[in-house]
Amino acid sequence: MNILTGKSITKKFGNNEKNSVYALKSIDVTFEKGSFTAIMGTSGSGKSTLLNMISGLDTPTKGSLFFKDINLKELDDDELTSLRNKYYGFVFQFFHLIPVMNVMDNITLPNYFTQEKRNEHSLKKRARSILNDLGIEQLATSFPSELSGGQQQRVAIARALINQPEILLADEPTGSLDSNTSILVMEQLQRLNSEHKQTIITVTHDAKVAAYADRVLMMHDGYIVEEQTLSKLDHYENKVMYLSQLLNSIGRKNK
Ligand SMILES: Nc1ncnc2c1ncn2[C@@H]1O[C@H](COP(=O)(O)OP(=O)(O)OP(=O)(O)O)[C@@H](O)[C@H]1O
Repeated sequence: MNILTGKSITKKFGNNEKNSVYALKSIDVTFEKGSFTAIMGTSGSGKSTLLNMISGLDTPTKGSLFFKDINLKELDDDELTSLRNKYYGFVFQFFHLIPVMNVMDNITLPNYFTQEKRNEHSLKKRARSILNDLGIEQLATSFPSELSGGQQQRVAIARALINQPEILLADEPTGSLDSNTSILVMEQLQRLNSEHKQTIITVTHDAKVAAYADRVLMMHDGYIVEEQTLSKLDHYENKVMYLSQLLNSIGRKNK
């Protein structure tokens, strides 16, 4: 079942013909429920723009996006906000935790913005269970400044999961982490996908990160130029090598 469908999505920035940029050029794309997709590509290829369209943070100039059978174009701003709060969880490169709140309060905060609020007891129980899943249950009363980058990102993932989102969107989730910590974070995302069937879409320029996904969309100049299923390659190292070569060849071909 497709959880997201994009039909002929075009995004043009700028109004006059001289200065306008087509960040997305009539893209057709689908995401299946329970899938783990990485969007890769050269710099400026349209990865973040595509993510913004998917999440309804920005609207396409042409084309339509469907969350299940809901056409995002038909929603007003309030309806879009409540759809995002209910069905989407977001993880960013910089964790955006609130420094004056401890981990438990950071994680439970998004619940106060949804229509389906949990009571205090059930909310904390869910938060503890997510922290446990992510291996950071001992950090519940710590403050962000007391945590390493990898721990902060795991807290940010926990926060993104508190409302049981149907889709977890991650924009360069390991962009500010060292390579060992990146691996730890990606392993957690992979586990969420395999054990909890969490649908995940991540943007990355890093083959080592994308290799954790089971499908990769390669973008260049506003197009999806390749789509690859990775599960047929068995070893992680083979996936990394394959994706690095693919990214390089796209960069070279289009110079
Ligand atoms: N708000 C904006 N106004 C004008 N142009 C924009 C805007 N946002 C993106 N662009 C342009 O659209 C194109 C795609 O940008 P986008 O940020 O989606 O690429 P990206 O693949 O995420 O790049 P990077 O990997 O460097 O973050 C680029 O040419 C960019 O300059």
